[in-house]
Amino acid sequence: MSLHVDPSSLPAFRTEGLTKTYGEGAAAVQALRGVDLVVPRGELVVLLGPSGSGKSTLLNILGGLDRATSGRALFTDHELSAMTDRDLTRYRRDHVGFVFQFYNLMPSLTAEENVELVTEIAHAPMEPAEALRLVGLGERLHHFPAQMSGGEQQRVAIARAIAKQPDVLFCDEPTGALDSTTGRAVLKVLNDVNATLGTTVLIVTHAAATAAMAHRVIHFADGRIREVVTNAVRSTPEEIAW
Ligand SMILES: Nc1ncnc2c1ncn2[C@@H]1O[C@H](COP(=O)(O)OP(=O)(O)OP(=O)(O)O)[C@@H](O)[C@H]1O
Repeated sequence: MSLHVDPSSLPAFRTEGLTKTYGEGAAAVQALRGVDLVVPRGELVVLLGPSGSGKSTLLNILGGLDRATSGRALFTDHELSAMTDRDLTRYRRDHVGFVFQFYNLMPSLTAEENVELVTEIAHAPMEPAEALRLVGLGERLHHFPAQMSGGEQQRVAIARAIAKQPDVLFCDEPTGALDSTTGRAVLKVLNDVNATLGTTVLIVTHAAATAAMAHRVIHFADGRIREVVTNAVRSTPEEIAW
């Protein structure tokens, strides 16, 4: 009998007793107080919770941008908590895409060139033009960020994140700077990426209505998971209002 486990059958993420404390002594802040979590591969997961409840901290640890204080965090069969800095860098480069509230595009580069910045160092990237086509910007390859709306700039940022074909896409407040119509267009792109590419997508948001389009909703409070809800029926991004 083989004890070998096929990594593709494992969840994207598991955490056990994950804690994070920033600072020391009287100034210490306990951002995570024991998080046990499973994120199945291929799901679109929304994390909700009050400001300061630890959502971004969890996202940063799962994304390899920060380290836990104690407990375990695994990406498939790789233990992030045991990786060297060099391994974490490789993990971020090969497996992870990030989308933040502010798009962090280079203003002096076109949409296509902004995506190229990432594909030049990626392992098996898609063509920048193909990534931009997937987010509905196939006609805007040669436009500069200043010539695009906030929602379009965020879609360039998503194209940049998905062009390296990551297993996981982490989105921290991706619609935070957008009005509801534009935000909905961005959510549709994230939903399409999940559905067509099979990318596991984790979204941290204050826009609670976003939860309706998730496979799974994780409610955070005070550094812990308060509740996990799986949606038997998911709304389409077009049905979401906030
Ligand atoms: N680098 C840091 N140094 C010190 N404290 C930090 C740091 N990052 C986060 N914290 C603190 O950890 C706690 C959790 O922060 P975190 O950003 O994870 O919460 P959040 O739920 O994402 O909040 P928000 O919704 O406002 O983004 C907060 O009390 C925050 O002030």
